[in-house]
Amino acid sequence: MRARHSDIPHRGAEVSLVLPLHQTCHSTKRTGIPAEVMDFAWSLLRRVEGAILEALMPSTPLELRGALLRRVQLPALTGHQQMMPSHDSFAAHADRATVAAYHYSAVLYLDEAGKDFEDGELLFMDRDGDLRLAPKSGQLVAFTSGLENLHRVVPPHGGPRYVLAMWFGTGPNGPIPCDELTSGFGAHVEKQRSTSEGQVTEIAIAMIIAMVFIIALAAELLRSLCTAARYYMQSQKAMVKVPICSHTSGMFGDHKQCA
Ligand SMILES: O=C(O)CCC(=O)C(=O)O
Ligand SMILES: [Fe+2]
Repeated sequence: MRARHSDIPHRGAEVSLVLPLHQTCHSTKRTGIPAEVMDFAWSLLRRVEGAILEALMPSTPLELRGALLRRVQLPALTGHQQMMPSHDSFAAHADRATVAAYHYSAVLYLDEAGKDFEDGELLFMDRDGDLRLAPKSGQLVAFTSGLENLHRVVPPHGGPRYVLAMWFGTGPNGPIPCDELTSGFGAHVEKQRSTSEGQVTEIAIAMIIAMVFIIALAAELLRSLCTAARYYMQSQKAMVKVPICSHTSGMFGDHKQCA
């Protein structure tokens, strides 16, 4: 695996090596991953789900919401598989803050600290101090994805570090659409994209409301102008000089005097 990927140029430290695995996305046609690999990955995910259920005992069933085989390597390389440099696990983060639908995180280590690479521990920044876990091949670390589990990866040196990261959710969210499940990162990008699409929608709605206001204002202005004009015309009418005559009767007879 290393030989195959070492000649692919990469940009940052983290590289996504496979496409996502998800119930509705579990198709070779969609991912291009051979069926037997998908089946193996799927059974592995089921076992991880079972381990989380046993160890953390969530009150509702779990649903896979993201899975990512990831290589972390320093110095950083460049390439199309590279994740965004700003989205690296070296920075302290909570997975649920990145993707709200992630409630449980699990990381399966595929190689060993001190043997395949140096450093590279998973570091939980707990309230009462840091908890530093050195990756061991075949070890699974599972934790709730909220801010209670703020964590980061200590940059590894001397060799790539491989992990299978998985995220599960509980509750009424329902499955994330396959398109949004490119990876944890992909889901994040999708979220950002839908946010900016949402912003475009908001701007469009604001513009429509503004236009309605402008039209209403123009109509009101027109109505006022018409009223003023009618008034003006009425007052013009009032200004028309009407001869006013006064009638007087006296000893010299009736007298009519007009102004
Ligand atoms: O690689 C690890 O040990 C943890 C990775 C991680 O924190 C993540 O993918 O969100
Ligand atoms: Fe994480």
